[in-house]
Amino acid sequence: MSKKFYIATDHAGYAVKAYVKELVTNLGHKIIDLGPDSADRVDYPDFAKKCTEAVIADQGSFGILICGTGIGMSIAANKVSGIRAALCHDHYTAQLTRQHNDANVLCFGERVVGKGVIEDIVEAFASTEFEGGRHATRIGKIEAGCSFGADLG
Ligand SMILES: O=C(CO)[C@H](O)[C@H](O)[C@H](O)COP(=O)(O)O
Repeated sequence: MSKKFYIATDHAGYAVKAYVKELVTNLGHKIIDLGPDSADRVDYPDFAKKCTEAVIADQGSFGILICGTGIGMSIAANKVSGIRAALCHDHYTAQLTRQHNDANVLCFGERVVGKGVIEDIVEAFASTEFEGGRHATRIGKIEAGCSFGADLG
């Protein structure tokens, strides 16, 4: 099934963006580039916001966020209600975050993973479906607000 992806980076993820867009397109999916348009230094929260807002507004779509490590992007993206952003390092984490976490945003670091691993990550994320069941219960708890510690008095 063809899926829709929104992609954004900061300057530290810019160089690999064209490669990722090509990968997603070759897998038969649609990808929309939300910037930036150059490798000039930018702040990753601005582009995490752009991408996550697009994903929330477009039900069933996915996001791809790339910065130097993927960490800044994932922290920023997970501040947005309804976003489950996963920082992935390999095929296994990308596959499992779709199966178990129903992640709707994929994050990784251009300074951390090479093109071969990126191909693996993108393919696994794009082709894996959420398993539901016990995992849906857990996602429900996340969406309800985990409030860890709130019951401890
Ligand atoms: O947020 C990050 C660190 O987890 C990202 O890797 C950023 O891309 C990085 O901080 C950018 O660093 P720079 O020194 O401004 O290039």
